[in-house]
Amino acid sequence: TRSTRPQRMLKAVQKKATKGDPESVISAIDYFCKHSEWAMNVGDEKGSILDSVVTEVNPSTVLELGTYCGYSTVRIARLLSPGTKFITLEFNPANVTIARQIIAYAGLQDKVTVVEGSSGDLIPQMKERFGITTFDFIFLDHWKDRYLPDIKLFEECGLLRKGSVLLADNVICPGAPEYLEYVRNSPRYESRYYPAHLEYTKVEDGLEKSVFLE
Ligand SMILES: C[C@H](C[C@H]1O[C@@H](n2cnc3c(N)ncnc32)[C@H](O)[C@@H]1O)NC(=O)c1cc(-c2ccc(F)cc2)cc(O)c1O
Ligand SMILES: [Mg+2]
Repeated sequence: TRSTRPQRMLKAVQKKATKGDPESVISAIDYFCKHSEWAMNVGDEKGSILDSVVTEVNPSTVLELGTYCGYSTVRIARLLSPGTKFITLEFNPANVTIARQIIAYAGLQDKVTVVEGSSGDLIPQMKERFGITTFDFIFLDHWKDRYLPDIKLFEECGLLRKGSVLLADNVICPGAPEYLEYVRNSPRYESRYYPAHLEYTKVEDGLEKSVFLE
């Protein structure tokens, strides 16, 4: 049967990238998406903004929602200090399988735990299962209509501390209007928009960075 796009992306990484070299894995995926098949990775333009925010925060605990194939997982993991706790959640098992292989090819398998499941089920388990008290940095890149319910879940579960940084992808395209309205109008967050484009296109998109103030 025909291969899937994530499988073809993994093949491109194995063919083009150097094992153990995260930069070459990132470049191989971006090349694949620009010259072979578009895929919903955060991409190079928004990826550079992601890099700068991760570097600025220098987090000790990180959560990513929506691993997909692990492109942003590799981007984040390559910047983390030793001993940082990094968890990424993905509910499609086929994507989990590809992501784990791409992360391992980059040599970053010891920096991050890929957990299969849905954010709604897993977020309340973060403390008991992973010994996390609060997250310093959260990257939201899963179903766009889950951004708002999940940020409320973070608050309810006490997973945010003063200064926790949330960075959300795709707030324009496909869009997360209810989430934007919430973080921009809530007195509990200081929010800022980073304009960019939908990965590998000229379509307008951007990232929203929200700092928890409570
Ligand atoms: C949602 C996907 C990313 C992954 O997230 C996992 N997922 C979901 N909900 C949950 C959960 N609740 N818990 C854990 N994992 C979860 C899923 O299985 C996907 O693998 N991302 C997108 O759909 C996405 C789409 C576009 C896009 C833009 C313009 C177009 F014309 C078409 C598509 C761009 C992007 O930049 C995206 O990020
Ligand atoms: Mg995205």
